[in-house]
Amino acid sequence: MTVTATVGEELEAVEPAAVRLTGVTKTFGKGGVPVLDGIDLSVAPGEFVCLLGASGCGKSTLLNLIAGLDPASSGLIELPGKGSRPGHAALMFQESALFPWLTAGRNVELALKLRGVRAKAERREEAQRLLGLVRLGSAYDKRVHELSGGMRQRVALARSLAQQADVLLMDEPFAALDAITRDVLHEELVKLWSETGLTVIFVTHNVREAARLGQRVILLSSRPGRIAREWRVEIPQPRRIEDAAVTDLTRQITAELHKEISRHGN
Ligand SMILES: Nc1ncnc2c1ncn2[C@@H]1O[C@H](COP(=O)(O)OP(=O)(O)OP(=O)(O)O)[C@@H](O)[C@H]1O
Repeated sequence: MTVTATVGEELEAVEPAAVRLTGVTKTFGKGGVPVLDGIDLSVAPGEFVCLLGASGCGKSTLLNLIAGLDPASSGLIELPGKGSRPGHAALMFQESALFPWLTAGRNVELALKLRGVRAKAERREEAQRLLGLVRLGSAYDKRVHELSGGMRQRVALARSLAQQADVLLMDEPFAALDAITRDVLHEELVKLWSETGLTVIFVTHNVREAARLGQRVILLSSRPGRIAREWRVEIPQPRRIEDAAVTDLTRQITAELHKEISRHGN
């Protein structure tokens, strides 16, 4: 196993990127303390990046900026996309945010409709295929209340995939699930990522989850949020959450996280 930690490493502007942030700052309200300050981050196409940091350090804010839900106060956010088409991101949250009056299949179909898939039969077939990808092939006609928390997150993932976004932004998507369901979803997400070449930015509080999933783990400092440290993780996938190398990396990252938290008196 090789884990290399880099601090303040120069980013090569020429490298292809699915997302590129240059000097991004975010301040809420006038004269407030910046939540994010001078974020430079380049995420390569097909990369899986985990974003960690203390509560309130600005992780969700950063995802919202990349998703275009909120404007940056200064700096540049680029999603180059493919060819002449501009890039876009899909965002998935801790809560599945499915429409409860629609079935699982119809929730996915709606995203396809918004993407511009006109033919109803095509939408149905594609929604069925996407639900199959997240191992919910038989749940097409199930209503949201009939689905477990893990199943709802799978539908939400299928709905995100339906958007054919260049980048999948995941904001603590498995935080509300029990450990065993989370473990299964980790395995499935990594499988899906390696099969599809998705670019993923995954926010979590859970250091072990970051060490289990990420090719790169980024630690944000608090007040203001800056990139404090990053680890390139070369532990081969599929990893298991209890692997010695994952445990070892978890320990290293946790020590740094504690330093960050005590530095900011949280
Ligand atoms: N719309 C907003 N208006 C004002 N302040 C905001 C707004 N959104 C976020 N903040 C503030 O920005 C800071 C960062 O919030 P954010 O939710 O991004 O942190 P986080 O790292 O995702 O936290 P957590 O891990 O607890 O989810 C917090 O102090 C929060 O109160």
